[in-house]
Amino acid sequence: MSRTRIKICGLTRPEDVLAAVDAGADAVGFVFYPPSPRHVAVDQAAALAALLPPFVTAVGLFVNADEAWVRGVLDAVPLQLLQFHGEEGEAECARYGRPWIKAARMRPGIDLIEFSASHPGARGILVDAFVDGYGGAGEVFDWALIPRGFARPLVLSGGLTPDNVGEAVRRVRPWAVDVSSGVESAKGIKDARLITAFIAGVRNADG
Ligand SMILES: O=C(O)c1ccccc1NCC(=O)[C@H](O)[C@H](O)COP(=O)(O)O
Repeated sequence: MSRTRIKICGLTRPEDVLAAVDAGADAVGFVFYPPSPRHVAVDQAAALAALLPPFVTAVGLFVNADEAWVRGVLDAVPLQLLQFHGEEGEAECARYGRPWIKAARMRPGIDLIEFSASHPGARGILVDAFVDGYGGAGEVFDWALIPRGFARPLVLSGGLTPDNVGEAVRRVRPWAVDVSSGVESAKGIKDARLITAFIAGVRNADG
């Protein structure tokens, strides 16, 4: 079994980017969604992305964003992967010509197979709790909503913490995990010790 990939999302400070990289994160996420407390300005994100060494992926998170605005972000920030976290359809996700993942907002009644089929071009499906404000709320959803043997790369998120990520990895066996609130001391402020503990929890579960 391959190792579970790890993304640390909602970074706003250079020291947090460096802490995520030092701890062994595979990807870091920048939130381009002005209502979020983790929103980063374009020049701020460009400076943060410039700190990344090779083979650590810079992910840009968008929520129902205006096309011209996204294009402006892409002109200024070297993002290797886009994460669409709103109600974006397939064509909206595909129009930038960059690899992307699509977030499914999980709540009772969702059919993840059907959702996945409606986003055939996504490199993977991220599952997060259905919450007001779209995400980053630190809420866990019922992992039983994920069909067994889900056939595409699955990014598990929503309320993961250093304490529960091991159980999450053992039960769901996702391609990757994604965390924001669970490694924070305050919204948008990461805690290096929590990042290290989170990654250790994943690696222990990987076996
Ligand atoms: O982080 C935000 O503020 C945010 C705003 C709007 C949409 C999504 C947002 N975050 C999503 C994520 O950072 C990830 O999916 C994350 O792993 C889930 O967040 P959390 O439950 O806080 O770990």
